[in-house]
Amino acid sequence: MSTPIQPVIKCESVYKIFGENAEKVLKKTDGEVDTESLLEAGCVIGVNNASFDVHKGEMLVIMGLSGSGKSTLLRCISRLIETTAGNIFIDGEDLLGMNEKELINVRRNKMGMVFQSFALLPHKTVLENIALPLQVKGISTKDSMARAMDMVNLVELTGYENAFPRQLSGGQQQRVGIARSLAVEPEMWFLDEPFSALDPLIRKEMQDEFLRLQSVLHKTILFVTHDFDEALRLADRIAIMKDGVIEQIDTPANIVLNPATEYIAKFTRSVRRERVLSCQTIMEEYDVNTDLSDITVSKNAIIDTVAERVLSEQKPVAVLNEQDEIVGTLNSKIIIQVMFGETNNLPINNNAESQA
Ligand SMILES: Nc1ncnc2c1ncn2[C@@H]1O[C@H](COP(=O)(O)OP(=O)(O)OP(=O)(O)O)[C@@H](O)[C@H]1O
Repeated sequence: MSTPIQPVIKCESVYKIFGENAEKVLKKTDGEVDTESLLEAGCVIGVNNASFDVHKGEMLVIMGLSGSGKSTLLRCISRLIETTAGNIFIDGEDLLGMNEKELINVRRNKMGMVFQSFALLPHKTVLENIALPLQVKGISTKDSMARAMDMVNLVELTGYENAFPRQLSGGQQQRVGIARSLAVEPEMWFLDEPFSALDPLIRKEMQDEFLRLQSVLHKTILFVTHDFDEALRLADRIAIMKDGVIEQIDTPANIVLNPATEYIAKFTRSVRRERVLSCQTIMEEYDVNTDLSDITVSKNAIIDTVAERVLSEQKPVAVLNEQDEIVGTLNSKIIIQVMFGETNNLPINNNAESQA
């Protein structure tokens, strides 16, 4: 029997309730949090019974409207605030049981953080800002500056290393924030609305840049956003929060195809499915006797990028995996159904995305 892979982050029934009597009130309710009685006791719910795992190299996007508890959950996991109840494990270690020294160690060596506000020091240059966390770790000025320069190149800010934050655009400042958080080579990367202060075009550019970096770095990521489109673009899985509760946690495709609640369905209704679903989610089983077209598509390709090609073919198109083996087929009827039809008529491979 193979041993199960240990998650990098594990949350078990995490609660964060603000207010003086939080712990007492929570104990009384036996975990079944009732908003009204909490409010009566002068408490506010931040996070209500959150349980999930995040695996190595995975990007979990925490999405929800303002006040839904996203930042509070992220702060619990980085222990910037103390949880009221529950367990959090980082690489199998009990985060909530760590003393101050252990905590500083974990934060400095394992966690990188990026905030919406950029949080750069105005009197330090780009290079000095990026080198700072390395110097805090005790790395020499020479080595930290050399490493900072590598980071400048990584986020494509070469030539701006001696500029001051005020001389940079918002997007460039956030690149510095990203470079600084990556300088210490964190295993986990926590980003709280990193692109929210940027205008839409720059924001899209930064999302692309972020995906490029992740394709190289394979960090374990928690990314907070209130923007559902951003979540769909970036996430391996999305956790959608409402009033402190994770209403659904799943792949973008499964959320779009099978919203768990009416609240989530409201987000998914206007989503163009062909921009979210990949070929493997909707492909049909391959029958060796099928007369296939000469063109092929990759199982991970988004429908939108292959629709025209598949629609122009009379015969079914083979869907290939990374080894160029046929794993299914697509035909124009399915593509038309994705684009214009009802979701419940699709041959959906619900687990295809998570197995990828
Ligand atoms: N320090 C605090 N004291 C009391 N209540 C708080 C505190 N911090 C957050 N809250 C409350 O907890 C709930 C969740 O807040 P949180 O900031 O986590 O939401 P969010 O989803 O990140 O929102 P936003 O997108 O606006 O940042 C809200 O009702 C908020 O008012």
